[in-house]
Amino acid sequence: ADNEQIDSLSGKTFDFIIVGGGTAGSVIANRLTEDPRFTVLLIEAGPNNEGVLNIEVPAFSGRLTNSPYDWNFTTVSQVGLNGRSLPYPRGHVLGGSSSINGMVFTRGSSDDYDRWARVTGDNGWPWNALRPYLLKNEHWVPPVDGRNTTGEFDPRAHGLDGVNYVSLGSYLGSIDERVIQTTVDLKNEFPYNLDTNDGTPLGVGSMQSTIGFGERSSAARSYLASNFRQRVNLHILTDTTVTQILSTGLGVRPDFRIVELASSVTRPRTRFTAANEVILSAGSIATPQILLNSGIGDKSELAKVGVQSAVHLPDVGKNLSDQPVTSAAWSTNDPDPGLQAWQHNATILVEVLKQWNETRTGPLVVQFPRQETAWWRVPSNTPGFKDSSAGPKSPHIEIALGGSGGSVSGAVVLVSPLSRGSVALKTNNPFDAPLIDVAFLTDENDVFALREGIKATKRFFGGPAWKDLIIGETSPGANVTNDDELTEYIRNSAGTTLHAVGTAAMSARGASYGVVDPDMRVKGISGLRIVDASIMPFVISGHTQAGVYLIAERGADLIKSAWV
Ligand SMILES: Cc1cc2nc3c(=O)[nH]c(=O)nc-3n(C[C@H](O)[C@H](O)[C@H](O)COP(=O)(O)OP(=O)(O)OC[C@H]3O[C@@H](n4cnc5c(N)ncnc54)[C@H](O)[C@@H]3O)c2cc1C
Repeated sequence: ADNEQIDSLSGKTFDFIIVGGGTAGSVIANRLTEDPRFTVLLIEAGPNNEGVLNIEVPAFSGRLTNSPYDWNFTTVSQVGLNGRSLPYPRGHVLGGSSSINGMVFTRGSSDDYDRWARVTGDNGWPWNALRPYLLKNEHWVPPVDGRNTTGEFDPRAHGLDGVNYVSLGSYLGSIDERVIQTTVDLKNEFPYNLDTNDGTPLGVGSMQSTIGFGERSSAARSYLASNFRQRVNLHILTDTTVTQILSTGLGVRPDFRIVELASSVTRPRTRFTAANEVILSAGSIATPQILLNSGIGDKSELAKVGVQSAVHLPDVGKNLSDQPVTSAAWSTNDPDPGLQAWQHNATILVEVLKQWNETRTGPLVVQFPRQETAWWRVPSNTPGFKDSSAGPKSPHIEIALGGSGGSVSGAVVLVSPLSRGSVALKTNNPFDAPLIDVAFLTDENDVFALREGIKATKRFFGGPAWKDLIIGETSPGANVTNDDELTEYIRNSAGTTLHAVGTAAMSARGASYGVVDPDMRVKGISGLRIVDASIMPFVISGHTQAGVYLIAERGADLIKSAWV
């Protein structure tokens, strides 16, 4: 059940305790409690997600950042961004970041997972081995506009009866036909790709999203739907922060199965012990933070903030990998705001919200209208460029194509970055925000890739299909004429796609680096596993939630098979 209280649970024992009721934590809670023999306590720092309109309405997702459902983090000053700091939202609510994210659903390329398998020496991670989990996760449903979607996706790439709804966007975007025409006109560089989620994303294909029947499908709304919450062996504590994990002192290896928690900084701390395992699913920022607060990390760095070392594991919080985004945009002679009109007109908003409430149709059922994305590689013969991708099927760059209300644009994302940042403790108070350094564009190769991505975007919108629509380039703009100026534009404009991974990375069993083994157990420790985005050794070449769902579905199977 949800909405349980610390006091009423005290004295109880649980087979498993899951820290963080986010994207991965919701999956683990669901799958473990399928077995009635297991009792599970799921602990989430944020509130319950139920009844929050801004979470349910896909088009309102922008209202969730800088809200009570967001941790409201900020990065440290970024040297690669001319000293700017970036807001760094993370979901602070049941469902975690899947409750506040942009719902874009991309799996990356098969190369991405095959590389994980290679670096971890584990035959459970290749793309082909993960297919059962892809099918268990996804419940593909039609978009609500009722159109015939033949030719917009490949059914063989999708799960038809999994847990989480995924669909194509609804309603024709204002630039949709011109994008498709460009895949014909410029087919060598930008070919049409029937389904960019089948492991081979390169080219231009339709965007797919975690939206079903006009509503956001978050991990909390799918894996923790009310029929699952009612299970008697599942206990959910919301509004409760885990402060550290402690060793039981039993066994030969450090045995971390005691979870310390509190409902707020001023409330007393309580402890629960897991009979089998603690599963850390607090995400790429909080998972390393909790490990460090527990004394699991680099011994000398912990000493500097007054945390006593329990296990010297120097890579905790290192290897942070995120995907920076810049853009190119043009003004057009079509001022029609199309589906976005409600954003600027309160009367229209009232109408479209009424429509959404009554029928789950209309402009509010999408975050983006039916829209296409280009996945692009810097050509292999480009002098001075080092291939940073997982392999030849993998993009370096995503160009998210958009247009409405007088402009067309490409959001240019570096999906295969080389720069690496970190998460570190600022103080030894677990309620203080950690130091987040995404270290964007500290590797020159990343700047190179983004420059080439902007040039590719210019070639895309330079195609014949755009001639009668585009008036002129608004960014980078006419005064950006050479590579140095383009570099400055990128450093001054780049933001984050919020795809942090890697801060508790997997490595091969016995490797001298990394944080978890390929079965997601923390190295050198018993009783503690990590299942969330932080274990990705390399970021997938796409938006990260689909990869997290695969990790969580596989993680649940590994845990079950270890304890039956
Ligand atoms: C604003 C935003 C937009 C995004 N857009 C997209 C997108 O469109 N497509 C996409 O694929 N990806 C997107 N992402 C990224 C994607 O959502 C994440 O990669 C993914 O959801 C991470 O899953 P996770 O399980 O690792 O962590 P999370 O889902 O973040 O879950 C971690 C959970 O742990 C909880 N927690 C943290 N600390 C504690 C503690 N001390 N005690 C108890 N609980 C704690 C958190 O409150 C949270 O609920 C976006 C992310 C954000 C923030």
